[in-house]
Amino acid sequence: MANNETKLRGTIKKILFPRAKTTDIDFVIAVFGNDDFDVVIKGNIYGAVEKEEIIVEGEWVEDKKYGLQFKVNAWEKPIPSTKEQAYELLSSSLVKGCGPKTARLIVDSLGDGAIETILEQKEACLLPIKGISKKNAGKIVASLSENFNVQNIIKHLAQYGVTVKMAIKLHKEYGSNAVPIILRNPYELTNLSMVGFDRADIIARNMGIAEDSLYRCEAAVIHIMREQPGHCYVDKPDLIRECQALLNKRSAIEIESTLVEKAINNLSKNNKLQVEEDRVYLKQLYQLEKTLAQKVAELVFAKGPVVPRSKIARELIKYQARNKIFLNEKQQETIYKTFENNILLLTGGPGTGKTATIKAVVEIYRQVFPDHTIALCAPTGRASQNLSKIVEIEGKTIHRLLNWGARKTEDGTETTSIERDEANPLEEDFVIVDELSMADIELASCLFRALKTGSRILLVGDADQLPSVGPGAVLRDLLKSPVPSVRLTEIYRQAKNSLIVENAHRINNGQMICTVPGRKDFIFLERSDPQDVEETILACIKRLLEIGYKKEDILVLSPMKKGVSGVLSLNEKIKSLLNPPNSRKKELVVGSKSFRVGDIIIQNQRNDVNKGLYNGNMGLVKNICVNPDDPESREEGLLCEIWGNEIFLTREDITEYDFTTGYCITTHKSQGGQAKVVIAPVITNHYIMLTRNILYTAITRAEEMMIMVGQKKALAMAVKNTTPNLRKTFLSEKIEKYLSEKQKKQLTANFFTC
Ligand SMILES: Nc1ncnc2c1ncn2[C@@H]1O[C@H](COP(=O)(O)OP(=O)(O)OP(=O)(O)O)[C@@H](O)[C@H]1O
Repeated sequence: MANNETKLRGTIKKILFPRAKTTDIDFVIAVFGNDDFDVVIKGNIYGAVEKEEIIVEGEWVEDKKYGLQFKVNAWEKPIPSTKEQAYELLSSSLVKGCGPKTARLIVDSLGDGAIETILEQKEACLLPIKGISKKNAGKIVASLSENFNVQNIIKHLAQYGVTVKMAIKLHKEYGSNAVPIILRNPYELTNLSMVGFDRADIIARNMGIAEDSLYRCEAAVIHIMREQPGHCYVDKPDLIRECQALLNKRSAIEIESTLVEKAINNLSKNNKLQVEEDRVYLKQLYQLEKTLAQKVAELVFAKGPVVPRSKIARELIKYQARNKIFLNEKQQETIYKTFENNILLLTGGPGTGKTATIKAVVEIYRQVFPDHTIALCAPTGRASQNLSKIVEIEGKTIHRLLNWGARKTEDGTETTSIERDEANPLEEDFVIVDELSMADIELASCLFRALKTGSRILLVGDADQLPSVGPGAVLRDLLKSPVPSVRLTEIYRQAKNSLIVENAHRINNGQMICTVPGRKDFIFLERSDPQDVEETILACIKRLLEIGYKKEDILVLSPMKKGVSGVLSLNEKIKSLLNPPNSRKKELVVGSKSFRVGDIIIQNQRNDVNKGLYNGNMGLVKNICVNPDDPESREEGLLCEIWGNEIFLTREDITEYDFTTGYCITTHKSQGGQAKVVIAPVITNHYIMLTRNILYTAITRAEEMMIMVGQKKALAMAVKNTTPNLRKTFLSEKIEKYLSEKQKKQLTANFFTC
């Protein structure tokens, strides 16, 4: 404690700021005191609630407006020692799973030192108490130890800039070791998904970490690797250059390239990076690319049971007669190739008959192998459901097929677990994957790992769609590789009648769109002023609602998040139009986000099979209330309908899964989704994102009507721009390498058997 620092012991009598008495706000002003004195204190008193006794350390300051106040630099919450103090804490909103009744049961059973006993003995001392379930005992222990641990972290690290939210995450990640770990290497903070390199760098500087520290350099390398937009690797010279630029931006000294090289070597020794020739990978991405390449090469190399072509031909004729359809040459080739190979790719633009071909493949496969089982899956729920309507097999997300999700371990920490893998493969003999363009390297790799030996896989997708949001360009790489493939090109009559399909193909061929006066399926509303674009989009929505469309039928897509006609701006404006506030409508504020009953929402992070939550899910807020399944809880959250299921989202869920309002979403996020009407701004302000495949993806989301609003010049720029999305991946080369190794091995084996 510094010389002028004072310690005061007292009770928080009233929190003046913030008014909402949340416990995770970093700055609080409160009336504090005891029977002898009252004083206004201000500073960080994480976790303290009104009526609670704490000890504050700090100094007296003279506020120009409010006079003498006490500035809190550190504080301590004495562990409650009497029965009544323990009851106060246990029945407060800080402790989850424990209402006043349970609190009374606990203090009556454990006595004066109840809190200390729980912190020491954990669930063991609670379980014998009648009326406390195992689940609630876990919650009580977790929230008490979080509370005291987080306070300890704040006490030691807040002075350097560690916030309450960071402390909560640090506690989850490192438990009671958090303080020594961060004091040694503050860049460990970047392992928490909420702390970026820049923030950690400021905290490190406050702690006096040297600018040329290897920890700093390693953190910068990892930061650059993680920030790569969709690439699987970075070229080493580029990485060194980018890293020096990042470090030098905030250094008084020049960071040498040799130090960056040393950091790269260290990280690769510690299994964080993999360097292959001049390609630098994050270790995990390297493993994923390698596994996928090996599995694909195995499938290309292996041949399943040979089915005579004549048998397939007979089944094909029967199928066509039964379904009164004549499959074109490429569609027929797909059927034959499915039976000749263990892996096959089927690609083609909208309306070229991919789904019709899958239907034929499934029916013929069932005739040829009546005992075999088939799995139908896609990267998103929407895509898998669309397919199941036609093929009459239950479509699943790849995540659900693999039973992939977040699981809670015994101590309450979350881990990702994937039930299906080499050790516990899928049972199905034939796996069909639709919308493969959306699968990133991780999803594809995990799916291939889970295929049982001898199974077949048919991969279907439109190679002209945007690549996956996550790293990799799996579909495009597989098309470049030795994997057999068929490309469908014929557009069917029904499709030709649709200006949406026609314009999608025109854009793919580098031509401008065409519109026909009086036709409502494709409309281009020319507006030169970007502000007018937003106004026109809002006017279109109003009109669509007047003519009978529901708000769920309309999807507004923007290529950019920020700026005029970006997702953030449009979301706010459309929300005000479609779901304006009123005194009877409840609202929930979570950080900078706010939700109203009736809002359309979208999930932007993580998949969780247990909760039935998948990245990109959209839903509707039905109510703002406490969790109907947890009557003891007092915290309000969102009761939502997501994909026909009622799901309760706590404040924590909203942050963890990054739920936002979804009146307007990025075109990238819209992949695999469809809506009756799609509206998209096309303006030169979005020039970085004006690309052919962003435009193509937006158009192919529309089922009945596509409305573009903006400038012809911007449209022309997008149609011409074919360069983006060149992703640094080495998948196809690796497949070739593993395949040729297998072929050489076989040749050698054959040679010796001869
Ligand atoms: N060989 C064929 N003869 C006649 N009609 C066909 C044939 N193949 C497909 N179709 C029809 O063409 C339309 C578009 O086909 P389908 O839905 O299979 O295309 P798709 O490539 O899956 O399109 P999208 O990617 O847009 O979903 C459907 O109505 C389908 O029944």
